[in-house]
Amino acid sequence: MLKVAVIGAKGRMGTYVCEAVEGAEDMELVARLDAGDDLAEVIKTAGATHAVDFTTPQTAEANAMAALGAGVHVVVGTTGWTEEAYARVREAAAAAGKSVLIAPNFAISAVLAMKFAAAAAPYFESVEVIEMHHPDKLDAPSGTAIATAKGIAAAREAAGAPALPDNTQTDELGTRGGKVTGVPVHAVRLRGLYASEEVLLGNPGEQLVVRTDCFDRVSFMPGVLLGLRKVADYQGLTIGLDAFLGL
Ligand SMILES: NC(=O)C1=CN([C@@H]2O[C@H](COP(=O)(O)OP(=O)(O)OC[C@H]3O[C@@H](n4cnc5c(N)ncnc54)[C@H](O)[C@@H]3O)[C@@H](O)[C@H]2O)C=CC1
Ligand SMILES: O=C(O)C1=N[C@H](C(=O)O)C[C@H](O)C1
Repeated sequence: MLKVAVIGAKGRMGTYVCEAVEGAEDMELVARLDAGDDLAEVIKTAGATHAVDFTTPQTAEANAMAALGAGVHVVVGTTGWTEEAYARVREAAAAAGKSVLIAPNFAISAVLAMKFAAAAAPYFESVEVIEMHHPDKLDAPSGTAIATAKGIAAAREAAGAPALPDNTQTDELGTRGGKVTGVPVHAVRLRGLYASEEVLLGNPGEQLVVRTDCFDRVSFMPGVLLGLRKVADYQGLTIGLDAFLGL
């Protein structure tokens, strides 16, 4: 039986995660944590084996460190990570002998969209990413869009694809998007949306669109539960759910 502590339990995602863990036959929800709680103390006292973090880009690293310090495996959905923060968590996980999964997106449609976009990217001259989210989101671009752009850039580099064509001479307002590893990323914040992403891939006379839409937070729950079930099987830090899906 996995004994799970949920960090950010009062939040939009945390509420769903608590419900999903409570509904899983092989899991027990042993702690609901939120801002102001002594994470390490509560996690230890509750006898947790695993912690899940859905909080804020400003707090996720410290929370993961506290959970590792309390001796549990950690699954993180919070976005806004830097390469330096990944490196610090990788080191801390190794020192603690525990495993950490940090996944920018737990929805199968989004994980596959990232894979499909990377597979297609070397075959097209142009690629741009448009992510579209609810306006209460704290970070831009989304963690998914950053991971998508990195995957596209890595695939193009491995295939020896040339730089993306762009003859823009002036862009004082930054309307050509932010460049993530050279790939333009555009962030839309619109009331009524939840979480969508489009990858536009263009060649002379043709276009491919890879699109994922999450309409409800329930879409992330199978991935979160899978992450909890598998995280201990993967030593150290894993980034992205794709490894756990055999992709
Ligand atoms: N990986 C994925 O599939 C997904 C990731 N996310 C990410 O999850 C994060 C949370 O998103 P939402 O639930 O929409 O945000 P939210 O704002 O609804 O919830 C965040 C919760 O964290 C709590 N919190 C803040 N600081 C804390 C601390 N130091 N310790 C413990 N709790 C603390 C807040 O009080 C709040 O209850 C965001 O970074 C978002 O991008 C969201 C959806 C899916
Ligand atoms: O904040 C959100 O809501 C979401 N955040 C994640 C991200 O930044 O990619 C995943 C999903 O898009 C929902």
